[in-house]
Amino acid sequence: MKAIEVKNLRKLYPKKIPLPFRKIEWFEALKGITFNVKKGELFGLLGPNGAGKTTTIKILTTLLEPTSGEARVLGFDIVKEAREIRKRINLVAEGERTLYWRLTAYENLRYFASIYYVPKKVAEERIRNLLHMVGLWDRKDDLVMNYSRGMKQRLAIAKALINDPEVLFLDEPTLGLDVQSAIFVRELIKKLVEEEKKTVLLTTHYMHEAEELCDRIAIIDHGRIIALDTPEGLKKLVRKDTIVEVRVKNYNGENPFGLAKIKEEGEKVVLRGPLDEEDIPKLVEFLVKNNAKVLSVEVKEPTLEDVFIKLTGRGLRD
Ligand SMILES: Nc1ncnc2c1ncn2[C@@H]1O[C@H](COP(=O)(O)OP(=O)(O)OP(=O)(O)O)[C@@H](O)[C@H]1O
Repeated sequence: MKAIEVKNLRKLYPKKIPLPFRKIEWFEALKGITFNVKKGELFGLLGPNGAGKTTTIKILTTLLEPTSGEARVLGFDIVKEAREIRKRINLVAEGERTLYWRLTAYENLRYFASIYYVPKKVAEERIRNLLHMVGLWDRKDDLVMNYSRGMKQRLAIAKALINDPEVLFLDEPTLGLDVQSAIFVRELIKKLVEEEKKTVLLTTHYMHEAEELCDRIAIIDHGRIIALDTPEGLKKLVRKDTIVEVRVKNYNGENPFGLAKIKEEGEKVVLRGPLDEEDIPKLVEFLVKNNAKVLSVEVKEPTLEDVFIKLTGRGLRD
């Protein structure tokens, strides 16, 4: 049995049209996605803002019903057997907001343990282990309101493990964290899969995070899965390409070579993507003709972002 099975999942959201028109239009956030996650796998959904990652997680965690299609988590149907699923999974989404800031870390975990009917003795030991695992044992009696953002996120992960879930869903687990905290959280996620044998489905728009953590990655864009493979398998799609990164000033937004704008630093723009070697001088000539100032041209190692650029013509942060 697979941990997660998703077949042709679609989700339409109503779009409000302002009065006086009084009609509803529909926005198709998921356009029929299909994928499976094996038990013990660390599976990533990688895509830009608005791609449909959170919608997918909400459906799989039974918070939202799909418009059509099917999905099973641990063999249970997400619509008909939602209660069975809820006992066996947990979710970290916008982690820190789901904690009680006026309680201590310990009190938070005790409270959430009681919600899941974890027997008192089991809960005590589990809370101790979890607080050690997320590195907060020494701060367990501090109010959460005095925690840093990274500490709150670590506690949110501990909270999500309080019912000892078989499958853990993590929606953008390192979003907004400082570098040190993000490293800690990523190490923690690896440990959950390698040592605690959890199945993890995470979403991220950080390609390096997906690459570092995930056994397999589904790249999602505009509600569709456009590629699904191991990080190495995905990178094979661009292995034979020359990846060029160009820093340019006064860019007018045009290049006929399909490079994506991946960064903007004031007046300076970084363009990146696969390009034939003989097209490099042609690109520079085109940019200069269009009054841009080319600051540097470099050939780079291919990354997952290049796969995304190759498939969509856009960068992940567009
Ligand atoms: N409740 C809603 N009503 C209407 N449209 C919605 C609703 N929730 C999401 N959407 C739209 O559906 C699309 C997918 O949103 P979703 O939150 O799943 O994307 P995402 O990949 O998680 O992106 P982000 O990282 O920005 O959250 C977006 O265009 C979003 O505006």
